[in-house]
Amino acid sequence: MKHSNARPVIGITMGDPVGIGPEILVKALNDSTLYAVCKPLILGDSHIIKKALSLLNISKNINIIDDPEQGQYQSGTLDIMDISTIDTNKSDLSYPTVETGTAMQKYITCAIDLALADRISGLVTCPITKTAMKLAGSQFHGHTELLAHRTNAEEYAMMLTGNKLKVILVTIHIPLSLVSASLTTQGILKKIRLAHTSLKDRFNIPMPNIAVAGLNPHAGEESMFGREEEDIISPAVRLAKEEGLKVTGPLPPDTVFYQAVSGRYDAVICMYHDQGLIPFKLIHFKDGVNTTLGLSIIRTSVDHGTAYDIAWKGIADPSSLIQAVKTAAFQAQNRKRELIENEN
Ligand SMILES: NC(=O)C1=CN([C@@H]2O[C@H](COP(=O)(O)OP(=O)(O)OC[C@H]3O[C@@H](n4cnc5c(N)ncnc54)[C@H](O)[C@@H]3O)[C@@H](O)[C@H]2O)C=CC1
Ligand SMILES: NCC(=O)COP(=O)(O)O
Repeated sequence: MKHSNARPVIGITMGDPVGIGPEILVKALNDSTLYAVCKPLILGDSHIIKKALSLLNISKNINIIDDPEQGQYQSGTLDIMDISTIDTNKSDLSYPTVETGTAMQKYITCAIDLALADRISGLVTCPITKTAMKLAGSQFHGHTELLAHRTNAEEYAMMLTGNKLKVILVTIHIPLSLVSASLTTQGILKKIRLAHTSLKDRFNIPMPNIAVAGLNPHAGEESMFGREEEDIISPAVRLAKEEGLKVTGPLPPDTVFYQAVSGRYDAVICMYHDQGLIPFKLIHFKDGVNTTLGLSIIRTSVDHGTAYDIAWKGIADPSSLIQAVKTAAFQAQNRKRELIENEN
């Protein structure tokens, strides 16, 4: 690690300039407690950040830098790597364009490259839209797929975390109609292993107690309502148990989340996006954090999207971003400790 001070440098990508990213970023960095746990570095566009400051009537010093080493990292100053220069007089920021889509993608690739080069200790992403990614010509749906590709991750997973509930998704951004055909015993087993290792290493849970949700009503009920549990999910759970992991399932999806929230399980493996995200957001909409598992670098994110309906109105809630930055800082400190322990 090139930066010696105890606080880790956390790169925060500004997200879609047309969405609520710039606003929540400015609001989050107005919270001085973030500076106590990390050195926040904005990867974005100082023109847009200035516009957000003006919208919110917040005053900050702007320190534009080319290298993370040049940051001041003090509350009251925003350290920014200017990756795009969007002309805010010409762009009214009311809809995504090729320019804004390309810019938001560059913030992410730049942050990934800095993390891979060990110039920052982790990255936190503000929201982007999948449609703007497409507009900019990206082959990836969102951050997760782009991160996995650029870091050469063989196995990765999306995990949403809050203090009451943690969910890990087996399938992510695919149509519901393709979920069943996408499930495989080996695929589910890999997510269980990834969940186990990440909960242990990144969240300090020595022996995570993992629940696996079924796919069908009543987890198939003796195959009356579908065979995926019997044919695909149960064998994965059995193999994980044989490896010594603490895992239970497939459990009826309508009760497993209640049980997890009540403290019976540390995390729930979910078969598809909304199976996990509906219960998760009911509880953690405000303070939930999205973490990508299986990467060689640390990445967390807000749990919400670009919220175009409220963008540039000054009313977006920065709580999820604040929590995402704290989580990345916590994980970076854990990782640093591990590296030191391994060296000794
Ligand atoms: N981390 C990321 O980059 C994520 C990106 N997305 C993307 O965002 C785009 C929009 O997705 P939607 O499904 O509309 O979800 P959304 O989260 O953007 O909005 C859903 C509703 O929640 C409200 N909302 C969201 N965040 C808020 C905040 N911080 N404060 C106050 N209200 C908030 C919005 O105003 C809207 O009414 C999609 O392209 C989606 O793929 C969605 C989730 C995460
Ligand atoms: N619902 C979460 C989500 O869509 C986040 O996607 P990503 O951009 O973090 O891959």
